[in-house]
Amino acid sequence: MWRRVASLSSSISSSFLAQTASRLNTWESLTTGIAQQAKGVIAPKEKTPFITFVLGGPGSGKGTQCIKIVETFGFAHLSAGDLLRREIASKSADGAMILNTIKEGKIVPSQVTVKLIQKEMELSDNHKFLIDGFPRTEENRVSFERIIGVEPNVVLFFDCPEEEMVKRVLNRNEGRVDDNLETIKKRLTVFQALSLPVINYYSEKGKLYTIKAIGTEDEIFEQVRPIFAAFEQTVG
Ligand SMILES: Nc1ncnc2c1ncn2[C@@H]1O[C@H](COP(=O)(O)OP(=O)(O)O)[C@@H](O)[C@H]1O
Ligand SMILES: O=c1ccn([C@@H]2O[C@H](COP(=O)(O)OP(=O)(O)O)[C@@H](O)[C@H]2O)c(=O)[nH]1
Ligand SMILES: [Mg+2]
Repeated sequence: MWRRVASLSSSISSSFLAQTASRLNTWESLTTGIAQQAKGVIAPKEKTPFITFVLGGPGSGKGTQCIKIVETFGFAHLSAGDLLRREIASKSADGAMILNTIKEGKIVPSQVTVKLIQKEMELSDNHKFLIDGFPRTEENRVSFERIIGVEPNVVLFFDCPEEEMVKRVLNRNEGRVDDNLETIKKRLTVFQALSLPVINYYSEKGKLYTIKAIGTEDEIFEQVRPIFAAFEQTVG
């Protein structure tokens, strides 16, 4: 498991522990209890996490391309929307609030979404994560950085004309409560107002890879492939 903590022998040298502590910096906030355990009993995960945020409007093809990235490059796929829908299905305490928010095309409070993502990351054996459909607002982004304590290595932006996104969503046929014209219009407004600033932020940071999200799924994946191929050697 990604953050499993194990006991280390007390004979381990202090310089090794110092190195270990330094490597753990990025992990620290992921593990609520980790600070307390830093007194000397932490085994680090072997690999540094590699985080990709997958952004784009509703119907831009994020989920579709994530499946291909998983198949080709072995990432763990965490869809924020799927995690929220799972909460609704499990009838958790937040379920009704999440359902209403999704129906309205609004954004679920960051704390709720980040907690779900955090749990999935902690449970995963993988160190390469595709976080699909998150962050959708600047507040989401700041909240992730604060709670998880890491920044993404790569941000993909599936850039798709609105007309095409609407067509795809209306044909999606997954029985989603938000795949109707009324909600889509709201979601597109939210995307423009709240999500584009996140995309601009990562563009300014030099982390953004923009994909022209029209064409066949395979054609689009041929724009995605070289991005991950370039990182493959370093990421493992
Ligand atoms: N390149 C494409 N051309 C046409 N339809 C597509 C393409 N990529 C995905 N779709 C379809 O469009 C719908 C939305 O795709 P999806 O991957 O769910 O997008 P998102 O996760 O960004 O909302 C799905 O029904 C999917 O099968
Ligand atoms: O971080 C997130 C991700 C999703 N959502 C909600 O879940 C809906 C569906 O998100 P999903 O990513 O599944 O939609 P997609 O863009 O893939 O169509 C969004 O419109 C929001 O209401 C949210 O509030 N926060
Ligand atoms: Mg999706």
